[in-house]
Parts: sequence; C-alpha cells; structure tokens
Amino acid sequence: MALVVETVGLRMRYGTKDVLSGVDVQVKRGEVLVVLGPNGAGKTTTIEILEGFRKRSAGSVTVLGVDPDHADERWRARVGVVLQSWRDHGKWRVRELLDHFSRFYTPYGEPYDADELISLVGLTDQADTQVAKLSGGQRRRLDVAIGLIGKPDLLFLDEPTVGFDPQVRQEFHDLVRNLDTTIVLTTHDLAEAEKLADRILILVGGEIVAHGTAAELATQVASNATVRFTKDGDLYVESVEDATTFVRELFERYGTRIANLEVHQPRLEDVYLAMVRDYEEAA
Ligand SMILES: Nc1ncnc2c1ncn2[C@@H]1O[C@H](COP(=O)(O)OP(=O)(O)OP(=O)(O)O)[C@@H](O)[C@H]1O
Repeated sequence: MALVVETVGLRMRYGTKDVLSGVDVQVKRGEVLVVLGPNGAGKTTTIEILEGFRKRSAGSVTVLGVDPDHADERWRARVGVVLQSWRDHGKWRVRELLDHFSRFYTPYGEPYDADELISLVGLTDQADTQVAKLSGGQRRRLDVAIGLIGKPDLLFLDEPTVGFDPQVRQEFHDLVRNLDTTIVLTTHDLAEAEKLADRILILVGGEIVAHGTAAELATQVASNATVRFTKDGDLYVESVEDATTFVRELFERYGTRIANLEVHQPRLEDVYLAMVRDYEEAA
C-alpha cells in the first residue's frame, strides 16, 4: 500500500490554543479522501500544513515521501493546490493563462497541454475568454485546471464547489471522479462527500472522531431506518433496525392494504451529525 500522505501525532497550537491535537492521517495512492468537520475544526490548518504553507507545532508529516517543511521546487511541482479564484489575472484569457502556468512546470516534468486540459475541465468554449468574464462555475473549473496543469501526483481541493448551481456541481463531481490522481478534498456538503469519497475523515475540535468509507461510518452510529407507508389509507412512520425484514413481514400480513412505501436508510448526514453531537456532548 503506497501512502501519499502520512501524519503521525500532528499538532498545531496558536498561542495557548491547540487547534490540532495529535492527528493521524493516511492517504493512499489514487484515493479521494474527504475531510469533514464543523467550522473551526482544523481542516484548513491540516491541509495547509500538508501543502507546506503552514509550519506545524509537533508531529511528523510526510507528503509524497518528503516533509513539506523542507520541500523543494521539485516537490512543489508534484503537488496541485486549488486556491480561491485567480482574480488578479482577470485580463488574461483562459488558454493564455494555462500556457503561462504550464511553463513553470516544464523543468520538472511534462505538464498538460493547455488545450487538452481545457477540454478535460469543460472550458473549450471559453478558451479565448478573459478570466474576468467567466461565470463563477467556469472560474472554479479554471482554478482546478490551474491546480492540475503540472499533472500533480496529489491534488488539494479546499471547499471546491461553494456557490455552484446544482448542474455545475454535478459536472464538477463528474470531473473530479474522472481525474487520475490522489485527491484530498474538504467540503461542508455531505452529499458531495458521499458521492466523491473513497474514504472520509471527520475532524472535530482538532481531533479525528471517525474515519472510513461512508458505509463503515454508518455502521459506527447505531441509527435506525425510517419506514413510511399507508395502511387502508392511514399514514404510518416506523423506526426499525432491519428495514428489509420489517417490509417483508408488513406485506405478508397486510398485502395490498399497504401502499406508498418509502424506506430511508441513515445517510452520511445523519451519521455525521450524530458524531459531532456525541463529541460535543462528551466535551
Ligand atoms: N493564524 C491563526 N492564528 C490563530 N488561530 C488560528 C489561525 N488560523 C486558524 N486559527 C484557528 O484554528 C482553528 C481551526 O481553523 P481552521 O481554519 O483550520 O478550521 P476549518 O476546519 O478549516 O474551519 P472552516 O470550516 O470554518 O473553514 C480555528 O479555531 C481558528 O480560529
């Protein structure tokens, strides 16, 4: 198992305040790790330490085999970072800007051809458009293209879909799922996490409270399924542990008297909220 990121006992302290208190993160080659957590949990701090933008207080950190605190240009060229929009390049045209960035990477490897990348992120029709004239969603695609231009081995996406309309969000998810690189992504959108993550890490108050696949996390929180149905026209809502058995028995007993059946299994959102609540109650 090749690890692209490994932290052991990662700590960050601002003044007398611990914002990361011993965080162990592992990211495997090729996976999408989604980091979830409430505001102030320490997500951005963690990511910025991994990106080499912030110096940690303690613990060990290895990213692509190197400590980001002592990384060189060659390492930086292998790490893609999607920052907030490049507003100060507003006059540049999309292809021109990507060509410009791609030249930074040529000493270190083989960056994307600008037109190939423009097509990958779905900006072909905007290739000659000025950055200032792109829509919010198009601009975010350009941000991702800039993060990808050097064909990074690892890509960091910090809340990439804030402000997207549902269609652009959907297209962006398809784009991320088709990328052939290791990705660490933060979001507050739990549906997005469920859709994109190979594994999820939940950070609360600077500690990891859970990690695993969405399905694994669901089993860690004892949560019932909700079954709604009508019997002879009256509505019933039942909370049950085993929805399949319940529904089978319901039909055996009442047959065609049952209608409008709906089963809701606990979603990542229920699991996440339960975990954050448990942590806060314990604290
Ligand atoms: N430069 C700094 N100096 C002092 N405290 C800081 C600094 N940067 C962040 N913090 C504090 O560290 C904690 C974690 O912040 P961080 O930005 O990592 O959280 P986050 O999980 O990314 O939150 P959000 O979801 O709101 O983006 C917060 O309490 C924040 O106030």
